[in-house]
Amino acid sequence: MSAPKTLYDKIWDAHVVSRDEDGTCLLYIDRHLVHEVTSPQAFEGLRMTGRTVRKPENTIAVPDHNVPTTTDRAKGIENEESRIQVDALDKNARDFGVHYYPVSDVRQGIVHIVGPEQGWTLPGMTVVCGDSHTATHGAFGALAHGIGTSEVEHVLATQTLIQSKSKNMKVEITGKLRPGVTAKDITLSVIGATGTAGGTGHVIEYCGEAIRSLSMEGRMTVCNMAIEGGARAGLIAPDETTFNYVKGRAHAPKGAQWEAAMNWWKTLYTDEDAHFDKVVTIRGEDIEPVVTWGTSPEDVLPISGVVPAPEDFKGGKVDAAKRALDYMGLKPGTKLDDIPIDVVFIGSCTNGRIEDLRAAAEVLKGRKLAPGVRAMVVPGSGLVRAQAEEEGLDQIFLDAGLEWRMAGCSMCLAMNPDQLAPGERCASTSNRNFEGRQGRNGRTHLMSPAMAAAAAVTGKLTDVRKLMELEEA
Ligand SMILES: CC(C)[C@H](C(=O)O)[C@@H](O)C(=O)O
Ligand code: SF4
Repeated sequence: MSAPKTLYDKIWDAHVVSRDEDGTCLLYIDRHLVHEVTSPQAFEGLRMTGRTVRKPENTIAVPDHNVPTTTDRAKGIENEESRIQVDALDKNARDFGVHYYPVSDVRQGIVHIVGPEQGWTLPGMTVVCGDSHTATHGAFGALAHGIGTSEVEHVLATQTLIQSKSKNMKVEITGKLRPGVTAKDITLSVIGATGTAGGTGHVIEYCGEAIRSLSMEGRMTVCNMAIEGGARAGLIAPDETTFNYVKGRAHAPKGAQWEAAMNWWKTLYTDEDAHFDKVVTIRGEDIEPVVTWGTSPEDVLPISGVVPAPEDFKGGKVDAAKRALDYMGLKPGTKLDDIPIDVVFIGSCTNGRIEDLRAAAEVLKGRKLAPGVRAMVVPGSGLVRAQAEEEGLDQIFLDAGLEWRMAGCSMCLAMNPDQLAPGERCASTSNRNFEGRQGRNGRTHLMSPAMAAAAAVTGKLTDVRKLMELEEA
């Protein structure tokens, strides 16, 4: 009998084309997702050397980072650098004949939302993109990670990637989640426990009852932030939830091909006794709705807590905490739910899917945006937007006083017109709270869509369980 394997081992082994003596491998890549920021030089490299895209049928391009999210965006992009990148993607996608969803196409959206939505992302695949949050696709039991622009060129030209294998890490979330606790709270709490370097050198497999109970969308939220925990990628073994999500999607296999695919997908789990180099276990019942207070995703605490003091930390982290508190304009000991906010952003590849918008709408229904707060809801794709409108969610947001936008990365990062003004403080459903991430000198607090919606109503960081009178608040 062969040695027991982890899910990561199985996907890896199935994609090795060749192996060097030092263990470096050439991996076959099933899907290559491309956006406007990290691809122009890669396509240019092909053009200059007279090469073509090896598998245009497995290459999917969509503009997302730089596109405006106002309804008049067809008028064009004002920022020159952004316009050049989006125009380059348009030309490259057409010249090289890859699948392409321009802003005029209802299927356009954030690349990590479009891939799964269109059935490009499937269990057991290798999926790469010149973007760190490619980890999102690991929710399907696909080995998915970000690559640099020179690697984008390599994958375009050869459909392969030179890689060294990472170690195996298991993150188990046992039991059930309490009311008001979501996938975002899981993934932030894991980073709070392990730190942003906790996963360095590893591929994380998330497992346990609380993970199994999540929808595909929740699983994508969890895997999306694997990279913020330092991991190369995050994975969740596929199961009925996965197969039901995938079935019938535009580019999912059909008929006999579906049957063949299912036979392989059903083998995609970690064998009993397989070895993990690192194991972290968290009780689902212990997870609370959380918010970040600092400038790193690991600066996270339950909403019932207070802003920490630098002395609460050890070693080099003392200075980091001082700087973070200074940047965030926060005093130690302040109750987290006393922190007022100026802006609310609901969207991004972490939380821009339909279930996220439903969760926010549930909180906002019949309520109003707090005076003086501006808030926007940005669906992750045109199809998410259409679905939300069919369900009347847009009307709930508009009635409450929030803006209802077109699909894109938007205020997740300051590469398009949706930005914080200096000093503004934002309750955000995105994944990074670095200095200036949402605009120069802007301040970001990361949280779930329900928590961001609660903050929109009260004008301060808020325990959604109290607002919604959920038990255990
Ligand atoms: C612009 C892009 C390269 C970047 C990434 O790799 O993640 C962005 O998507 C982000 O979230 O910071
Ligand atoms: S939504 Fe944010 S995290 Fe996701 S790809 Fe866009 S910029 Fe990166």
